[in-house]
Amino acid sequence: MTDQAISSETGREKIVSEVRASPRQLKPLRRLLPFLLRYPVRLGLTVLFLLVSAISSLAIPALLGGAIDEGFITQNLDMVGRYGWLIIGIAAIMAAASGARYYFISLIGERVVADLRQAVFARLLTLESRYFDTHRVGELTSRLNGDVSVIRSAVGSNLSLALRSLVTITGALIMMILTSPVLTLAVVVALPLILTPVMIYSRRLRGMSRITQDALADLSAMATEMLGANRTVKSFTQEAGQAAHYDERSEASYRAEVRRLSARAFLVGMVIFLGTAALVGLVWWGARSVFEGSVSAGQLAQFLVYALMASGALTNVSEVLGSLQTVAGSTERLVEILDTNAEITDPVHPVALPDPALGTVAFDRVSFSYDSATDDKVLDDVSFAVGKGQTVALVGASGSGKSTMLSLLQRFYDVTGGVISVDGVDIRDVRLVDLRQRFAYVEQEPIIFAGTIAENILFGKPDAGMDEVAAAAKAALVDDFVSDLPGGYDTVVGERGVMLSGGQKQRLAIARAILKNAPILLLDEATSALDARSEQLVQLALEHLMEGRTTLVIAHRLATIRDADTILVLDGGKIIDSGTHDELVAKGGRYAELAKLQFRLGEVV
Ligand SMILES: Nc1ncnc2c1ncn2[C@@H]1O[C@H](COP(=O)(O)OP(=O)(O)OP(=O)(O)O)[C@@H](O)[C@H]1O
Repeated sequence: MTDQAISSETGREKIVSEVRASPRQLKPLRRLLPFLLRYPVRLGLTVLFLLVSAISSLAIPALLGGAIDEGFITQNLDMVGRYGWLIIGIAAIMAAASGARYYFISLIGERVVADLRQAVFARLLTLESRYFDTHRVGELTSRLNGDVSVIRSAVGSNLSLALRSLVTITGALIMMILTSPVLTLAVVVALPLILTPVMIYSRRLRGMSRITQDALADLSAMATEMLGANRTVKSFTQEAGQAAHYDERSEASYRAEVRRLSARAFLVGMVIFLGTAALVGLVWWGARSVFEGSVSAGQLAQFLVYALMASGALTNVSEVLGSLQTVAGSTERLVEILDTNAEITDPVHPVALPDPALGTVAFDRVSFSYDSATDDKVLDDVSFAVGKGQTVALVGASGSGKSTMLSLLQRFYDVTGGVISVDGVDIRDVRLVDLRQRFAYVEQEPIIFAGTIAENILFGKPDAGMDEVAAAAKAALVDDFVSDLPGGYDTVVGERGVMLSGGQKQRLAIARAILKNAPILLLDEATSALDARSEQLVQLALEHLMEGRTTLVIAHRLATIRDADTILVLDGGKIIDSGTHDELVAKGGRYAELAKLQFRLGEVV
């Protein structure tokens, strides 16, 4: 078994034991209520049309009874005709009201789903890096799509059916009592005989839904991951292997779904059988009453139609109850996200950063560990200061904590000890937006979105005009290749910028940072070598970006470290040395060694 297969198995076992430990109730559904109550007018109209359609549908059997007793039995065709017209009129009202009810409840369903989806997405965007370290993106998008669709169908059609059925049951029962209290009593006595097994069985359905939804999310997470990495999959000739993994998970999801379906099918079958058996008993009992003369033929017919309506509605309710388990499962998965609060938030009393910006950064005895449980320090007692307009290069072996420093500065995580300040203010005292506006961040692997070139640059400052975009593109030497593209700035670059070369992507990311025009530049230089010309263009673009800005750079290029005002040498989360390139080389020691290895300086050092 491969690692992936193992992890998916343990994941599923965990889910199963979780369900066993606490049988899922319908409680999470309550959380949908506030979303529904936001639309009182639509809800009011739904209830109105619901009542009109239910009352008119309940009137029809009574008219039918009248037609039998006053028309059929007395052989009065005129009377049958009159009743017929009346029934048609009422049916027209019922039809119109049913249509309107369906429309309004579907409208509410769509609205609730849109609101829910938007709320979940907005919440996800506020959550910090730690959340995404422990949750798979594919699984989260599956909640956003799959679970939201489940709720959509539920709030639309199921809610409509449930409400209609409940009103029908109540109305039909009242009409049954009015028609024949004795026959109604017989039905009421028989009812628990039907309902008890149904209720016992529907309990077993609980929990099954969450398992199927989780299995589906697992599947979708894997698909997202593998499709996103399609080149890696092909290059490692893993198509068949990954397809087999997918099949395995898909089959598991299929089996979980079949188990749930079988259980539901059995439930529906049971309700139908018990209902029909009860009806036969009722007909027999009713026939006896007619022969005895205690009930008229018309009343019996009328009563039977009401009983049929009630039992049909009861079947609907059992179906809805069955699907409510699924909806509760999905709601719970979404509510889990809505209930997750960001740990890194704005301070209660935010302090304003100086304006105009100074562009200074200071780390004062900063310590940090990703895992608070193990207290495994990734940064340990790190102190340094960067003055306005200075360039500080961070150098150190892989895993020494360089990227972590840039993450901490942007408050993707919070320090576990010490203070980081920007322009003399502790970054935890500043609103997150204000803080992050002070940085232009160029990642090692630039993130390019699936939109156009212009949209990608505009990400740095969405309200910028096209002239500003063009100026940033020019400074980042993006215009150099854009002019060759058929659509110019409107060229769509494909998902993650697949249509661009590595160097072009980097320049695009630099243009975005230039447009943002932030006082402090955070730069994680690419390690992958570009060809000489590309390298030169990227270097030139970077020089434009660094102009007049304080820069913290994780340096991989010789040119960068040579030009840096200070180099901080990191080892195992500590700063072990600092100085200029020449000073550090002259000293020999760790830096000289590192420089030899990392910057291919053998001949220089
Ligand atoms: N999100 C994370 N969760 C847990 N541990 C992490 C996380 N990111 C990094 N680490 C760990 O923290 C340590 C420092 O990582 P960091 O990425 O800061 O190093 P780096 O010096 O930037 O390395 P590189 O040059 O390879 O990018 C490493 O041991 C790494 O395994």
